[in-house]
Amino acid sequence: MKIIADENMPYVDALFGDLGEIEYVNGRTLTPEQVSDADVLLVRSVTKVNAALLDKANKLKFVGSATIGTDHVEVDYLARRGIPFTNAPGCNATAVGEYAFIAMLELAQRSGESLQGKVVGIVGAGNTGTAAAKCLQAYGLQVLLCDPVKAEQGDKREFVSIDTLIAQADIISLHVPITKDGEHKTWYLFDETRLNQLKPNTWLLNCCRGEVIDNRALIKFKQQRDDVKLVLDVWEGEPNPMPELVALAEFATPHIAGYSLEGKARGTFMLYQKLCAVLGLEANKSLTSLLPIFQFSQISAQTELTEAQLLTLSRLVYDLRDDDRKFRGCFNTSSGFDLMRKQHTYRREYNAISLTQIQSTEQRNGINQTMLTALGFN
Ligand SMILES: NC(=O)C1=CN([C@@H]2O[C@H](COP(=O)(O)OP(=O)(O)OC[C@H]3O[C@@H](n4cnc5c(N)ncnc54)[C@H](O)[C@@H]3O)[C@@H](O)[C@H]2O)C=CC1
Ligand SMILES: O=C(O)C(=O)[C@H](O)COP(=O)(O)O
Repeated sequence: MKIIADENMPYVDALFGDLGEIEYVNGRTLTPEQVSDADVLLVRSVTKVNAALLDKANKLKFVGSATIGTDHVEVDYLARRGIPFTNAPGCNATAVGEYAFIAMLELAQRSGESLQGKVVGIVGAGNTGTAAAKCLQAYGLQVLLCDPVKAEQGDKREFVSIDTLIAQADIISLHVPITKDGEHKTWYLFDETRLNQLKPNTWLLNCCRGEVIDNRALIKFKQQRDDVKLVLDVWEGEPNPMPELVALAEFATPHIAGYSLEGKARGTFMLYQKLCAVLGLEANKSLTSLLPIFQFSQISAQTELTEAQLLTLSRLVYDLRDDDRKFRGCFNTSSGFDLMRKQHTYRREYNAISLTQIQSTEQRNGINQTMLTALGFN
């Protein structure tokens, strides 16, 4: 069996090595010829999976995308051809949630403010939005959720309209899929009009898809509104973001909000499980055995933590400042954006750290073990 896999998908050898011969490809430049004799195709978000790519792939039995988003895949086309397809919903939700939370801690420290007391609006209350909300609520913040689709589906959580969210939130974090049609389409959800409605000093984070914000309008807006702070992980025109916009963002990264080792491993593992099911085989490999040991896996804290100390702890699993610095140095070079993504193999999730021995001899109203466990630490 011939398995074609994106070269940036980790753990493919370990999980798929027994199932067939693996050929690694550059997902962005993949051609119909390269996939013409494939039995299995494993992609990431940069590969357009459509008739143009697959019409000659007559042996294809399975397509898997180790992503939450499916905007790069023509699912109807695969269904018409009877080719089983799976994505990996939820695989990187914790990573995106923690990215957003850590970015907010970083912004708070950089602006000399406390994150405590802020109201955070989450647009899109699915896997990643809910994971971000979980961290924020664990930290005691008020969270407003906007998700008209979930509301219509009968989700029992409390939702607000996008206008209410914009009017009330100090921080807005975007977690929607990119959709171009329908009542709730998200393409340019934040256009010039919406941007102009942002309250003074709003922090705006985009960890979903670049086109959810009109990037040109955002440049114009930000040039007049220095009070607004931006954290941008996704961009219109990837892998070539607009340099003016990168310069205007407080933190800028190359679409890696979901790139914890745990999230990547979960993504590949979900495809492995699904392919085994399609082939009628037992999925007998284990996910945890894939992950390397983390050098800070055991930490003892002697007192409750301050917000600054929580940020120090967070930087052990993910130092956003490093990625921001690297990104500014490489995004404008040929392949810089993609190379940084390819080499991104160092980030962990909070649950990689076991925190022990928090001994509160006095009540300091700081960050205690209960809060840290709710944030995701072991
Ligand atoms: N930067 C990165 O590395 C990553 C980016 N993503 C992107 O984030 C998107 C969201 O991921 P998940 O949360 O896992 O997807 P999800 O499908 O679990 O949740 C998306 C939510 O957005 C809601 N929604 C749709 N239209 C909306 C609108 N107009 N207003 C408010 N809510 C709306 C949906 O009802 C759904 O609940 C993905 O589709 C993908 O494009 C996902 C993972 C990693
Ligand atoms: O899951 C998604 O959707 C994403 O955006 C991915 O995290 C993006 O990662 P790649 O698939 O491009 O590696």
